[in-house]
Amino acid sequence: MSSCTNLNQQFTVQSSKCQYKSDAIIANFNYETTLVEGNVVRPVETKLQFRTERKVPKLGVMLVGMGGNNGCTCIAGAIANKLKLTWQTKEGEKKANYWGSVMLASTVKLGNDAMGNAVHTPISNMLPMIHPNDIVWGGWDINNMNLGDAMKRAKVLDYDLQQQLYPHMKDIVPLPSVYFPDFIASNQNERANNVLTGTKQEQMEQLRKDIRDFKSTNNLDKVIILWTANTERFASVEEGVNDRATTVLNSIKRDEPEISASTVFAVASILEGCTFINGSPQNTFVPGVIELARQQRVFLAGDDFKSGQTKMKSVLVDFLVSAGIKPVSIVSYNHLGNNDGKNLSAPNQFRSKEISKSNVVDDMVASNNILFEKDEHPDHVVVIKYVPHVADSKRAMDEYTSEIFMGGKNTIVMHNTCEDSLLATPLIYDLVILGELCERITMRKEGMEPWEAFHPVLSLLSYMLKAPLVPNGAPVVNALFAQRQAITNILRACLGLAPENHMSLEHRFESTLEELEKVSNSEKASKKRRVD
Ligand SMILES: NC(=O)c1ccc[n+]([C@@H]2O[C@H](COP(=O)([O-])OP(=O)(O)OC[C@H]3O[C@@H](n4cnc5c(N)ncnc54)[C@H](O)[C@@H]3O)[C@@H](O)[C@H]2O)c1
Ligand SMILES: O=P([O-])([O-])O[C@@H]1[C@@H](O)[C@H](O)[C@@H](O)[C@H](O)[C@@H]1O
Repeated sequence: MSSCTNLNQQFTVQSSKCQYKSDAIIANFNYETTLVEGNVVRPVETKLQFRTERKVPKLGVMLVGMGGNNGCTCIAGAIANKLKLTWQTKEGEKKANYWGSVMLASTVKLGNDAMGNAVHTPISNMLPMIHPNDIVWGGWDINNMNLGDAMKRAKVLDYDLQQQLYPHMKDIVPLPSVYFPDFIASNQNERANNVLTGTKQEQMEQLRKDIRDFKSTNNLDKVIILWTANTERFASVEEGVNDRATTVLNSIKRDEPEISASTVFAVASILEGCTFINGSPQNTFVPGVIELARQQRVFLAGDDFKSGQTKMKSVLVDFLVSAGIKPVSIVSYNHLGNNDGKNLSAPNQFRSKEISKSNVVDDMVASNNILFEKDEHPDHVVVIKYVPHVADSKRAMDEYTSEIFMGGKNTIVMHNTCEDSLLATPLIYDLVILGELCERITMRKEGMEPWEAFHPVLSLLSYMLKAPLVPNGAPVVNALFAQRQAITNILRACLGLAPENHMSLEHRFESTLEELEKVSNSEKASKKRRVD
């Protein structure tokens, strides 16, 4: 009976397909796809090469909304892990960890040992990656509260841990930020005591200077900017305003009201050559911003952290539809009491969130025309209520009703206490870890064209996001394990390893199992000889 083992130490791939040079890992990879034309199906094989720079940079991450629940919890978590803090709770001692981060706390099946036992390794062990403990954190907030007090205000972390962290956080103060009241709920106005003034152009130039200063002061190799500030209303996309790179830049110059704070941050980030990640649902990436990023070859990723209720939805609907069960009604309700919930209590800001939470089932439904007619969808309702008492401990209640065999009905009801910031913060680490790694990966057809970076719209980060931004013409994939498999198989390809296909043929035939048994027996015999 085969079992599973873990490989935690560094490994090397011994293969002609994988070369470890001093500066980079070069891998040859046969990319095998299947082309379907009408009722003719043809396998297609493309010989590719991947190049991964081995040097892990000194990285700075600047959070927009640093003083918020996610922002301060993110920085608190990195400090607590770096200091290996432990703290007392009523359930006993706890110690800092990065659980909930797929890049830091999950494993990938590397292969089988000679006896057919699966061998797993931490995803972080696959390729050289940054570690949050080594990241230099900074950022902006429209509220000037220091991060020690912001941590207390957030009411996310245990008291004893807060006490230990406070001395390390109280001197971290957010930079003044861009604030356009029209884009977030008016109930946020009372927080806005740390705002830039001047024209949009002047404010954007200040942000660019902030980024340059942060990079030089901390002697950084690179900086990534991540928006974890309040959800904005959608900006209307208008010709001549934000439809092209030139129009966005001109609109900022002329103080165009329809240019949001998040778009100003994205443009500043792009012009400074920094990857920009949007953890909120608004359409920061208007067409002009995407065009500018493509011109500047800078990565964008978004939108909206996929942390709790929606993450579960992207698993459950995938299970139902792929099991041939037809979800016909999905009702997602949640209430929360943090400042995010307060901002989302305003209709325009809720609408941004409703959009990002509602589209998550589209790809799975469209994949199965046995269950769904063209353009047929389940009823899908999203409700969010602001209840201050529960604070950051969001309570999600979902009901999934499906049609099953012979006219039957199945109803799944779920209560999910999604501790908002404790589930979202690990995604911030994942987004910057994977985003930075992608900056060091290039690809080309074997031995041919120059090395090519990923498309500036970095869709590989979709696993962490509710409403994945994808390049024009690319399909949106929301199914969670398909998104995860894309990450792990691209990491494998960068080592010249075939995708994990779960076929396990070595365990499915008499002959292959006999082979494994022979190896296992000889292993046992040689072990016995060693012991004797
Ligand atoms: N589970 C989650 O927490 C989760 C999941 C998905 C998405 N999100 C999104 O992440 C974002 C942050 O969530 P949160 O719980 O930390 O919210 P929060 O309200 O606690 O924090 C947001 C912070 O942004 C600041 N801010 C607002 N406008 C700003 C601006 N223009 N510049 C700089 N700072 C600004 C606010 O002062 C506040 O400190 C929200 O948009 C939320 O919808 C959160
Ligand atoms: O991630 P998820 O739990 O599906 O969706 C959540 C919303 O329903 C909730 O109101 C708020 O906590 C977060 O912004 C998050 O976006």
